[in-house]
Amino acid sequence: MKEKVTAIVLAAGKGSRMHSEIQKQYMTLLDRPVITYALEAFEKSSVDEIILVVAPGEIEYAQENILDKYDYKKVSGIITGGAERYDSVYKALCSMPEEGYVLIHDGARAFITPELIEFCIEQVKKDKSCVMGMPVKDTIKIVDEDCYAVSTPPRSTMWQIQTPQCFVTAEIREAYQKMMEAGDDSVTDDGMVMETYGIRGVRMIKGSYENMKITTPEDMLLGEAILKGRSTER
Ligand SMILES: Nc1ccn([C@@H]2O[C@H](COP(=O)(O)OP(=O)(O)OP(=O)(O)O)[C@@H](O)[C@H]2O)c(=O)n1
Ligand SMILES: C[C@](O)(CO)[C@H](O)COP(=O)(O)O
Repeated sequence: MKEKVTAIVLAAGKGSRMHSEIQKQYMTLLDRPVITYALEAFEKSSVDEIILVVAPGEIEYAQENILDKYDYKKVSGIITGGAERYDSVYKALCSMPEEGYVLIHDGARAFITPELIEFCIEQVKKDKSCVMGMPVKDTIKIVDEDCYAVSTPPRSTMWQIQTPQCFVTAEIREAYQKMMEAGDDSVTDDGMVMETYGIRGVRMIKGSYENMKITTPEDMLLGEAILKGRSTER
């Protein structure tokens, strides 16, 4: 029997580093809202369902301006998130049946492609716990509070982390529950929850340097360039 694959698409952040009037997920990138790019990629992939997570008070806005306008057949639920990214993920995990696999994706990573999502699905079925990322290109330094370099870890051991982050639903939900019970507020990605509270190691899978997170204003310009490059490739 085919095991169900659900995508959680996160759009409940404040986007404070964007310094924009409307949250970055609803800003227009080329000709449509940022969040529609990730939703469209998942819609075109073989995931069975998509759960969209928006900020409290924004369900109606997202329903009218995103879901009703763009007709995503796979979006089976829209829920509100929490104060931190991990709260939003935990709420989404608790809202869905504990079956199959889950792909957790930042809605702000607008440049994910259906092909990369298929790769995630293949890999999670094999490895049961995998996180997309890319080897770092720059030298990374550990820095102290006075901005002095403390050490320079070997670059060959470091990857920058992206999403989707992909797991057996029951396993990541249990790991998240343990983290919540421990009151741990230090985690910055789902892989870290699995590494610290879960039952498996996390396998890294290669994404793409284009799969960046729209975070600050210049990312919108980079994003436009990525999208324009894609449309001329066709
Ligand atoms: N409480 C939160 C915080 C973040 N996110 C989502 O997690 C993803 C990654 O977060 P980030 O890009 O850092 O978004 P923000 O938290 O919105 O940005 P900032 O830190 O600049 O406020 C985004 O798609 C964001 O909407 C979420 O669903 N719930
Ligand atoms: C999950 C993530 O996108 C991996 O790079 C990142 O950690 C999210 O960062 P945030 O600042 O917590 O949204």
